[in-house]
Amino acid sequence: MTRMTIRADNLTWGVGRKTIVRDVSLRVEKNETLGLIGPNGSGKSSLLRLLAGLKRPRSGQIEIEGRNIASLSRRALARQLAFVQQSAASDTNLSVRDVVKLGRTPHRSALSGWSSADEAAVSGALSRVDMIERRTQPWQTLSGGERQRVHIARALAQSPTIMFLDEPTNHLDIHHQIEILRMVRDLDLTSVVALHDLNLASMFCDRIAVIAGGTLVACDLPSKVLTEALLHDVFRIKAEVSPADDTGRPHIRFRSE
Ligand SMILES: Nc1ncnc2c1ncn2[C@@H]1O[C@H](COP(=O)(O)OP(=O)(O)OP(=O)(O)O)[C@@H](O)[C@H]1O
Repeated sequence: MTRMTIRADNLTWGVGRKTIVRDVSLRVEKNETLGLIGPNGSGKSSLLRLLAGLKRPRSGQIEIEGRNIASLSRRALARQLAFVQQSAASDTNLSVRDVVKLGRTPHRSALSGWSSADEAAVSGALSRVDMIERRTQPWQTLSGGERQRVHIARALAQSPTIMFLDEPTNHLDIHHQIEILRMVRDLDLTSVVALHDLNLASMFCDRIAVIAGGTLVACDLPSKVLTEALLHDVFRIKAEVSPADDTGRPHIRFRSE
């Protein structure tokens, strides 16, 4: 039996009279990497925030490993879930290492000192994003891509079982885009990752969920989802899709006319 880590049923959320996420149900399996794609403003960030318990749905419910998240405390949630926000701005005097240390907060009590497990989590996370040599550098002096990698390290230091990432490849050069997505795929945890780059989604996600106008319009293997018809209907583009030589996953070639 495959284990469902995330089970969302009939999620609806909105602001005022506007419905932003409409009746979305989805399942994410243990250790799966689920991509979330859709046009600007389609509701990807809103859905991620609902799934991570950062917003409450108007209706519908979310279970994480069989427990309704509405019944869990923030701290209990933070021990299981990490969220990498879209270009989160942190204006601090902290060093890189101090920012990543914040990821350990949910695991520490007021009485416990800094343990070797905390230290190992922080060093391991910094190494994974290739920032260990920058650990003493002040946060404000980092480039956009370096900040993004440190945010990811902070999430990793949290030792979550589920990670939500909102466009984690923003600001990254192509080498680091690929490195980060390869890492997310290979980590022993469940992840849901909003992406704009459809070819990267195809390369690195086990399945892809497509959201348009707040509604889930597809959720399946990349080869099932990334069709010329769907790209036309959802993204309003003309593209040719063919299996990549090396992996057989869909490769999208955009047309300029
Ligand atoms: N608190 C809010 N109040 C009013 N409108 C909101 C609020 N939060 C989100 N929206 C609107 O809901 C829609 C979906 O936003 P969301 O950020 O979830 O989209 P997205 O798919 O992540 O977009 P993008 O690809 O541009 O990042 C947008 O039109 C946005 O303006």
